[in-house]
Amino acid sequence: MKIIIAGAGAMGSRFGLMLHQAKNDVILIDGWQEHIDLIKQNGLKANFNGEEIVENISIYHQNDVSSVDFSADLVILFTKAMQLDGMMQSINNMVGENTKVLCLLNGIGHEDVIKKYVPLSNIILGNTMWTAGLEGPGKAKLFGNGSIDLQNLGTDGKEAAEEVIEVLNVANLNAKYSDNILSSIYKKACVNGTMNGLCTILDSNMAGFGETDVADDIVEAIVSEFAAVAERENATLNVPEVLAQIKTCYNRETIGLHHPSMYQDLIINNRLTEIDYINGAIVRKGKEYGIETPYCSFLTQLVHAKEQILGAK
Ligand SMILES: NC(=O)C1=CN([C@@H]2O[C@H](COP(=O)(O)OP(=O)(O)OC[C@H]3O[C@@H](n4cnc5c(N)ncnc54)[C@H](OP(=O)(O)O)[C@@H]3O)[C@@H](O)[C@H]2O)C=CC1
Ligand SMILES: CC(C)(CO)C(=O)C(=O)O
Repeated sequence: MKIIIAGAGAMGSRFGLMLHQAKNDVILIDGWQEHIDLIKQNGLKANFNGEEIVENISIYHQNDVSSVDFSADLVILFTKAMQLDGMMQSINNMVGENTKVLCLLNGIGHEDVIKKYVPLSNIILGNTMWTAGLEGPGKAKLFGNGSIDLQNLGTDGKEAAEEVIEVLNVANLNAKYSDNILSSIYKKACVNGTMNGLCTILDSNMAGFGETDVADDIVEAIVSEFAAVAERENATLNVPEVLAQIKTCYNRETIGLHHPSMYQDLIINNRLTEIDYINGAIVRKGKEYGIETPYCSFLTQLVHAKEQILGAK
């Protein structure tokens, strides 16, 4: 399959690499010049489950794609939430009438942006429990396992979604079809709405936070706010199942030692975070629906305060 990875940071590098190894025709598109230059010069380097590997994958700056001749079957979106609209504009001419667009960003409501550029029948929404980090420009650090849930947004796109699942599974990416992707997205947003902001503010990995005495109380309070908002959007959450999924993040043998992507953004790279698309989205929707969201509101404020203290850009 001809695949564009739009947003080739940590996660885009993981997916690009695994899909390239599974013999797909993959190109990466990104906006970070130093990262692009190093991948062009040296290939995409990765510490992949402890093994140092290099794969030669084409990469382009998103401002230079107008002349690239590549009619993609599939675009996988892996920008940060605040970069999504800009990326969609950059790749607009590479998205043909049969190109499927799979969105795997964390957070809520990305379909509203994608719909401006892509017909509903070509949009596939998903979420993933895979993780990834960057050791620096041009080099990814990839360990552990993950999974993907996805569903076509339009009523007539199921066959294409199933084809995408097959391609992802040949690359060992563990994808499965979801009959209610909005619930899955809210379920994943609960993981991010707890792990990402809390580990960032507390300067901890997920296992470290999960092993504290107060972890259960804080997590339950935040999840109850997500569940109340989700309910209003017909995305009913099975709260015990969500809490159990969050607890899997504390496992030191699997992903417990991972610092969530928000921690990587703010604490490691001094970059602005996606908090407004996660807990901040719950606060906005809560106001709309008349639902109190004090924990999400406080956590959003704390993360914004930390962004300002650290002078994040
Ligand atoms: N990392 C993870 O483990 C997981 C992440 N996700 C989600 O996947 C999406 C993509 O996340 P992720 O891959 O972590 O994003 P990254 O931060 O690794 O990359 C996203 C973009 O940020 C820019 N960038 C990143 N680091 C730097 C830097 N040091 N200096 C300058 N620019 C930089 C690049 O674009 P540009 O230069 O154009 O700004 C890059 O394409 C997000 O929605 C995230 O929440 C989901 C599951 C797990
Ligand atoms: C690993 C996980 C699940 C933590 O919330 C994630 O999605 C992230 O790092 O953004």
